[in-house]
Amino acid sequence: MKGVLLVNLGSPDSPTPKDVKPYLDEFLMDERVIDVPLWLRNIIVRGIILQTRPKKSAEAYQKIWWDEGSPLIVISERFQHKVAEQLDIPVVLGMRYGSMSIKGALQELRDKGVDDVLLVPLYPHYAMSSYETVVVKTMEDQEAHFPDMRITTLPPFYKNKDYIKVLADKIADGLKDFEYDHILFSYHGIPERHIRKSDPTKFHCKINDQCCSTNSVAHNTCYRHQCFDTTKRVIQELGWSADKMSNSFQSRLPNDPWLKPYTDFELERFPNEGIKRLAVITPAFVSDCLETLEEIAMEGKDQFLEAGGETYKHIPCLNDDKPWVSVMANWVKDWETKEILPM
Ligand SMILES: C=CC1=C(C)c2cc3[nH]c(cc4nc(cc5[nH]c(cc1n2)c(C)c5CCC(=O)O)C(CCC(=O)O)=C4C)c(C)c3C=C
Ligand SMILES: [Fe+2]
Ligand SMILES: [Fe+2]
Repeated sequence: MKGVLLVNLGSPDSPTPKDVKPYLDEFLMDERVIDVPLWLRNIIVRGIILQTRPKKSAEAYQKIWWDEGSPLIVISERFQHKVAEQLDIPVVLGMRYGSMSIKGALQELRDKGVDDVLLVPLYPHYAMSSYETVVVKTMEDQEAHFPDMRITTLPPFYKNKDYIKVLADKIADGLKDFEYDHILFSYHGIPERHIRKSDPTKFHCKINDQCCSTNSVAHNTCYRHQCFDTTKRVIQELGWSADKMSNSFQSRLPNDPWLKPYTDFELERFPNEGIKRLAVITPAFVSDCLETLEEIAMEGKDQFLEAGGETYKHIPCLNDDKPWVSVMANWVKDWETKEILPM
């Protein structure tokens, strides 16, 4: 019997340093997130980052936490239930980090009689720290605990036409009543090193002006290319002028070079360049979360206004919007009936 496993990143159990610390520990000790040898990761994560970050992160989580819990978890659950309503097969939800484990979700599927699973990492783009780690962890859990289960994985869907359409519609809808000078596509950042590591050719990704628009097999795993391509396709779909749109990358840790331009630098720069009315969209996330609700909708807004901006709007993620739910349900139906997966 077939079934679906949706996987998102996860959140701490509560917005307190006590619960944020073990969550960040699991997240940052992932070798695909802080990709250095274990001894060094221990020093960087446990000896440095976890000494101060849990308190700071907990304060940020407190600003966005809902009565029902973490927005990322609550929205993912709503999405799961709505997708399930459109299908005749079980749909379960797991998180890469934190309490709602992937193993527990696979067990839930097994208990419902499922032995043929469609794994859906809830990320439009490929990154070793997001998409890849979900796939690797799910395969490890499957091999160790559910060896008779078959798992098929949905590829990154950043260029799927139905996904692009719902994203473009969301932007058009969000900007109906908002006069803007510019739209910023702010994607979650990753260290530049991760781009090179994920390049199977080992020479294509130079992280310059040309590489991401020069055809290459490397783009199957190039987060930077996939982000730029999403923006390009959305602009084409909207039929709007590309002059008023640009890309940036948010949320970085210190020391390494991360993908540029950095969102916070752009927010400070824009008002000086005459951009006073700004809309920001965050397409690396399908559900709103700390990084969109706090970093972009709150901190980003303050930064832009303090730098001289006048009006600012964060367009929410696709969340549990009906058109997005239907797109996902249709992808599952294609897999169920024709073994076709979207690209
Ligand atoms: C697009 C998906 C994501 C990628 C790629 C990604 C890479 C990445 N993230 C960190 C460090 C942190 N990220 C944090 C929060 C966070 N990250 C994502 C998604 C991606 N991260 C989401 C959805 C969230 C929000 C989770 C929520 O509960 O709402 C955090 C925790 C918060 C904080 O302290 O700022 C950290 C830390 C690294 C190092 C990395 C790639 C190397
Ligand atoms: Fe992150
Ligand atoms: Fe590139």
